[in-house]
Amino acid sequence: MAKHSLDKDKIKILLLEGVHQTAVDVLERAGYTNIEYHKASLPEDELLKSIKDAHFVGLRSRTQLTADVLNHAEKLVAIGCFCIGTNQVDIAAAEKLGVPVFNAPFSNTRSVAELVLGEIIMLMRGIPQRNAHAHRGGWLKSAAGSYEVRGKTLGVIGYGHIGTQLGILAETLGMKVVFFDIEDKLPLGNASQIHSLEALLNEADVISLHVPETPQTKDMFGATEFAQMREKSIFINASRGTVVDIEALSEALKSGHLAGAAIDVFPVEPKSNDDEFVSPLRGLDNVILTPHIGGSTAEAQENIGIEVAGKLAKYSDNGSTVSAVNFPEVTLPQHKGTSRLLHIHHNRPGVLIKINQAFSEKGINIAAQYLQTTADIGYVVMEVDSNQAEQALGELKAIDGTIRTRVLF
Ligand SMILES: NC(=O)C1=CN([C@@H]2O[C@H](COP(=O)(O)OP(=O)(O)OC[C@H]3O[C@@H](n4cnc5c(N)ncnc54)[C@H](O)[C@@H]3O)[C@@H](O)[C@H]2O)C=CC1
Ligand SMILES: O=C(O)CCC(=O)C(=O)O
Repeated sequence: MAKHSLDKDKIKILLLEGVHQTAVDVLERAGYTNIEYHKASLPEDELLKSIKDAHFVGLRSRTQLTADVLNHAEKLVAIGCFCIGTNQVDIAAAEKLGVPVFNAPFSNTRSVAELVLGEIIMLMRGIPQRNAHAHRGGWLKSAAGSYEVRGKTLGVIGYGHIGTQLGILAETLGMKVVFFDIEDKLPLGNASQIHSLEALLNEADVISLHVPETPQTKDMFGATEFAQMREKSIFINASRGTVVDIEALSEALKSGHLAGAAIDVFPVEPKSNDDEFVSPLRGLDNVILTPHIGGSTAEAQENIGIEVAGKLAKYSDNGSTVSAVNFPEVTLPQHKGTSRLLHIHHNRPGVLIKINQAFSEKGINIAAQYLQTTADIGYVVMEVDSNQAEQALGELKAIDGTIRTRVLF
């Protein structure tokens, strides 16, 4: 088991939002026993208290790690998002602090695609309003506004991991799949890319959004886009709430322009299951409302727990940053018989030269060296004889431009 400059039982891991037990198991198996586990997200004052002395933090989509919160996290080494989206973390601020952010880029992909597929069928049959009627003692037995999905056109916006899975599944039901993406994408199955959003909206019977939250996707869907959708078409959003102008969606549904919708994500979501859900979509029978559970299946959560906890343990034990979303990616072999020094610095010319000069002047032999950079930071990993590790660490700390350093014995 890897030995650290800090004993493993002193390394505090803060896990929030009920991440799956597999995460705890993976971390404990790796020797990390100082785990503070919370079933829900924490109110900001409690978060600030708990994160102050945490070395690692794991969260899902509810916890907001703003620059301010990160600045309180004096000992933070890495962040694990136990989900796909990383928009809840100020990843640029984390990078500047030398803190890598990891996620699970595809462990819940299938769960979201399956949910959306089911919703397409339900909405095409007008089931949500029939279900609501029956609950109120009504009986809406009628074929009006009820259609098979076979032969209908699905328009996917954001043809990434989820969008492509959904496209393949929809084709197995006989749907025609068209997609819009800012990148040129390889169409899977018989899908085809349409380069104009307006043309896609004019053509599709069902529109499903699968874009990330970025400055570009904020409010990308409003009154203009809803008006461009076909009369009596269906709208689904299981991406991020900020992508859609929810008032404009509500209007498009109330006017009857849209036949129905399924919405899993909202501009403002309740912080806990005890808080009230407030939305202009409440009370609309033809809308399926789900509480951000696109990725909430046993299979997905179990896999995410293993994947993200594994990445945190690996970064802690060996410095590997593979698949970090905001950090230079370094794949590292196991180090045997040497100590490994990790040095994160501002990406300015000459830092590596200064390190090598300092080591050479002090007679510290470098057995191996790895360097990767992004525009803002550089990440150097070096191996030295264990009897020179403390001295080498001191030299590294004194290098101008250093953000943080760590040693693994
Ligand atoms: N409801 C839920 O529980 C879940 C929601 N999500 C959300 O779904 C999003 C998509 O997930 P993945 O498919 O895994 O992401 P991905 O990164 O594989 O795919 C996103 C696609 O959107 C495209 N894109 C980006 N900006 C665009 C724009 N302005 N217009 C059109 N296309 C654009 C990208 O080029 C990419 O092809 C995540 O970022 C996350 O926010 C993910 C998992 C669960
Ligand atoms: O399961 C969660 O908490 C969030 C899922 C999600 O939205 C994501 O993976 O991006």
